Amino acid sequence: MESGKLCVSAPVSRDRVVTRFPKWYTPEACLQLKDHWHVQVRNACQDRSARNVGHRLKISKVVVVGDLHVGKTCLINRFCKDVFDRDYKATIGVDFEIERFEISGIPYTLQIWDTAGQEKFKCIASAYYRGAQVIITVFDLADIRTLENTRQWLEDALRENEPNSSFVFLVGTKKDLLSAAECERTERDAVRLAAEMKAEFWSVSAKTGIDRGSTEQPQGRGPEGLACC
Ligand SMILES: Nc1nc2c(ncn2[C@@H]2O[C@H](COP(=O)(O)OP(=O)(O)OP(=O)(O)O)[C@@H](O)[C@H]2O)c(=O)[nH]1
Repeated sequence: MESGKLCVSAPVSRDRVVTRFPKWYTPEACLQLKDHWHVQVRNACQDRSARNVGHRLKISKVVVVGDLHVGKTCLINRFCKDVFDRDYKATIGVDFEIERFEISGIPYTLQIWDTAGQEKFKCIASAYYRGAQVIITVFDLADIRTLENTRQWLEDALRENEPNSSFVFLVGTKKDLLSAAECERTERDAVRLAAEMKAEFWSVSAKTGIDRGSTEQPQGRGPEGLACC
């Protein structure tokens, strides 16, 4: 069979067609402004003919790590299914979701690995860290100890990958549980840690979601336009 003649993939849903990027939380941590975007991605975005070689960019592996109960599964469920479940069901080992996008005309697939935070599953989960283009370290904004622990989670995930091969995100969850003042204090600590980690920081609530269309949030107050939370 001739390649290129058969279109097997379903169309990307409308809310997964990205033509506009979210505003950054801090310019220092903003991926779009970095000089070192992966060269393949940068070239593909600049070169319209790259649309025909989109298959080479097809899958990015994302691993989501962090302490137990911080909200990793809920974050992924909000992102992928736009739902929130208040009942806690511990992840056993790992789980994964596939999400298809079109970004500036380029087809793009995310393979999102949800890992267990419980110590007893750590060796199962860590077997899936290898080959991660994106590492998302998650903490609970209402439990500051989980922020400190993200250092160790990141170190473990980076150890399984080539140096400088992964984009790193630091995500604080459960924003709905904090007052504005408490949230601001924790976010300040998180921004400092994100700078150390060379990570992009987001502060979110999987429970409430966000006002997707809002442009009212001043910089540093929330992830406007983040497709998930
Ligand atoms: N209020 C609030 N609760 C949340 C939020 N996100 C998660 N939760 C709750 O926190 C608990 C843990 O959420 P999970 O997503 O299962 O946590 P996890 O990090 O995947 O846990 P493990 O699988 O054990 O690693 C659940 O009871 C959720 O309902 C949030 O944004 N706001």
